[in-house]
Amino acid sequence: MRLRTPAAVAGAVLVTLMVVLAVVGPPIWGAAAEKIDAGAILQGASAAHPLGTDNLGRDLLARVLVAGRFSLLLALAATLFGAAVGTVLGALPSVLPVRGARFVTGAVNALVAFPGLLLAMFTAVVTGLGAKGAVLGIGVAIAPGFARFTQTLAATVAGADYVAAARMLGVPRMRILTGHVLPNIAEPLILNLSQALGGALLGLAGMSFLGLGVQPPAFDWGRLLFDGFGRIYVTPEVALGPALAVALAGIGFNLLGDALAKAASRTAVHAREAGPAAPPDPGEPDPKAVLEVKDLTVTFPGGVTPVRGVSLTVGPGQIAGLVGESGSGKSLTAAAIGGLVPYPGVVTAGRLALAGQEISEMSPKELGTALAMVFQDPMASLNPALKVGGQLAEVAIVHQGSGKAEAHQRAVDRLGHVRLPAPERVARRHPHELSGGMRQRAVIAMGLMGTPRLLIADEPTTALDVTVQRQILKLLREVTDETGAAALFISHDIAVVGELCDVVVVMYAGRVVEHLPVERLATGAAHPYTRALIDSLPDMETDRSLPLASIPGRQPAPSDVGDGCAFAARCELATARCAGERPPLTSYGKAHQVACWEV
Ligand SMILES: Nc1ncnc2c1ncn2[C@@H]1O[C@H](COP(=O)(O)OP(=O)(O)OP(=O)(O)O)[C@@H](O)[C@H]1O
Repeated sequence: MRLRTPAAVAGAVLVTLMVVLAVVGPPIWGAAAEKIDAGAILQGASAAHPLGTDNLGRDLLARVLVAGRFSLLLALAATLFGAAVGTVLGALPSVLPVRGARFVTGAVNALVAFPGLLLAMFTAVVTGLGAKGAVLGIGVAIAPGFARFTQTLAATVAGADYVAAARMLGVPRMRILTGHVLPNIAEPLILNLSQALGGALLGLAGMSFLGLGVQPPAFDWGRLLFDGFGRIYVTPEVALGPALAVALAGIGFNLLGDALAKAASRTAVHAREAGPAAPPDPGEPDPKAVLEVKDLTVTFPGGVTPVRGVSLTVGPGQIAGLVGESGSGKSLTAAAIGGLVPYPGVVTAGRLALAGQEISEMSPKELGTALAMVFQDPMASLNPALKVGGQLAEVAIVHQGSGKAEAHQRAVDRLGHVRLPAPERVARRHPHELSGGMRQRAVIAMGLMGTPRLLIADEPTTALDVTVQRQILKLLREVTDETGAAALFISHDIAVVGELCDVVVVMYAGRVVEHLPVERLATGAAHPYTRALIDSLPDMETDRSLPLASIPGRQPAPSDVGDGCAFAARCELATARCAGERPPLTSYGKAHQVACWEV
């Protein structure tokens, strides 16, 4: 988290001061704040009373300093009350039946549209004037905002694959809410509390100022402001103290909350996107293997194991193509390498190492600098609200601690490096102003803000048209040649893999069934599944009037894979042994391995 911006520091300092004041204020100045002095009634500022005195001659500076504790406690109570009510209201639609959910959502929308101060005043009048009424009033005014925020957050999580999986497995709604949704939105909700606290403080002061809040003899900053207001034209300093205290505390909590929220969202984004850096170091212990994966397994609850004992090695400058039909476990293999397997997936591996270092022992920052990921949809990888140059620069600022100007310069340089014309201009554009191919180049440039050791490209050209696809593939090759980075290229298109990659790893139902050098792909592929994939490709002699060839049958779902060869049911060569006993991946010539009993 980057919390060293001037605004964040100012917020932290102000909040610390307020907390210290709340702790030490009453014991130190309590007596002075209550001391009645008939000889010093309604005075203006003087050396003895810097903020003047009130109608009983009590020192106003001491009263402002003492009122801090009560003001902050009331604000805290109002915020917690509002947040609790709001979170429950916001989460309810996820567990209620459709009609109930609609009703609650409608009610929240109506309350959000209702002016907060009116809501607070109404509640305070109904519940009784005084501190309790003011706290309930401000709490009720805060709650709709929290409810809306919770709903929005819950909606983003509700679309996640792990929530869908839990639903499919029949997990009760309440358990989904408490086990899957709330834990994943807790962080932003808690961060929002700090900002809400600032708002509550101002709101409570407003209530007291309107005479609806704290009643004498109790006093908070709002009450002092209310008392001082009548004298503002004669001795303005009597209102100045409480006004300044409210303003500083409100600003402090807002600045701190804002900084915390920004820092948290930044960490979250980078944990997901993964980034660049770490130049290739010739002195590495094992320069031959940039990526080593041994016995990688990904399991989900309910006996779903989409990745089963995958092993592969990729060397520097090498592009390994991971190919297989949809659902064979390619993306989850990549996700496991990047530490992105969604909860509740469990990843186990004999070895999962990047540039000789176990990935599980790498910090998110280390992994982010050694690994770059390029996904199918470049628009989803780029924040539509930010300019391209700013997004790239942010990677350098966060991961390498670069200054703003330096990071921006590097962003422009990287955009030029991926052959984007006029990179200065591209940097100033938003993602929607670029074409699909340009966006994918920008995403690759983002991965190159440092010098990554491994580039994972998951179907990076599927969303692009054919000519642009070729350009992006060419760029990937250039990038790995120039930087020495290894690449894992994921595709369901064996023709593209054959064109781009150095080695081909064929996956079927979560397992590697063949691992071979690309030169052998066209004529030397041995596994019946690899051969079937190649045979299903159209060539110049294919009769275009006939439907395209496809492999008959379907790949088994991750939960239905039996003991034998998963491809047996679709294989022309299958024997009884294939159905009952799984063939291990064994050597089949130089750098070539196959898992088949019949080759
Ligand atoms: N979060 C999850 N929970 C449960 N099962 C999952 C989850 N994510 C993926 N799977 C299952 O894992 C299997 C492999 O998925 P994966 O996305 O790795 O396949 P893929 O080979 O990349 O396919 P595609 O080319 O369609 O992306 C699929 O059958 C999918 O249903």
